[in-house]
Amino acid sequence: MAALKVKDLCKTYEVNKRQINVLKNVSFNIDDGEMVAIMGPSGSGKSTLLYSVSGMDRATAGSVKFDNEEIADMSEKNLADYRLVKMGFIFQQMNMLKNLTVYDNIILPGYEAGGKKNRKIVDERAKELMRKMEISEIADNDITEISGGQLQRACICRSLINNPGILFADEPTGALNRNSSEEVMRMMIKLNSEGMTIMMVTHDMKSAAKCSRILYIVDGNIKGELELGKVESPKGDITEAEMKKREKTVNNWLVEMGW
Ligand SMILES: Nc1ncnc2c1ncn2[C@@H]1O[C@H](COP(=O)(O)OP(=O)(O)OP(=O)(O)O)[C@@H](O)[C@H]1O
Repeated sequence: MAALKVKDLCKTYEVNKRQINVLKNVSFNIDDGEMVAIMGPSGSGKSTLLYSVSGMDRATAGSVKFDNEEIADMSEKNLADYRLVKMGFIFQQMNMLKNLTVYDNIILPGYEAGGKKNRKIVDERAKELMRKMEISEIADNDITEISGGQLQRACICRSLINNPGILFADEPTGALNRNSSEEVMRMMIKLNSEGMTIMMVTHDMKSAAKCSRILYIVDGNIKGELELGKVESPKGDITEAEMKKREKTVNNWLVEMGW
């Protein structure tokens, strides 16, 4: 079943009284449990698409339905409440609060959404997520005292604290070194194997090769898509042989796309 249905999405910016059409009637679906990468040249509209689809920014025209609810029609307040509990976000620049511990950063959106009554549930969920993301031992660290990979895994925990139905990620490995990127992608595969739906913008071919499908955007339109099939791996690991095969397929396709 399609978790996300995007139809004829347009986004126009006005700069110096000039209209710039960044998204031009983009349509696609993402099914429940898919992990979809958005790739394309710089400036092609990838981040704009992610922000318009997730309601972080308003589209100019078109429809975005998540679980059959139209996001475009929601008021600002309803959309903000909806996003807080239904959607998780992770970014390249990790925006954690510097004066709080890792744990406190993770629970914050949970407390915000659940009020005082549900704090015990939020605490339990935070602990479970930290175990899953393999960062339990750094719960009490200040966020300046952990590695980039650990910080991004903490951001994943925070994004999932309200048990959202979809995770949006804007270049989640963009600021990380190779090892930390691998760590973060292993966690994404783990989550996706458990059923989390993920839409992720990436420039990284290796990260995209771990997704179930890739959409390639050029100049505000989807130029092509590649179905790779899901990596089913509860621990998030993937054999070297399978990875090589997937990367070769992606590489050949990207050349075709003009990457
Ligand atoms: N707030 C804005 N106002 C005006 N133009 C914008 C705005 N945000 C983005 N753009 C323009 O929209 C186009 C697409 O930008 P976007 O960031 O979506 O591209 P991208 O594919 O994510 O690029 P990159 O890979 O470099 O991050 C660019 O030409 C950009 O300059």
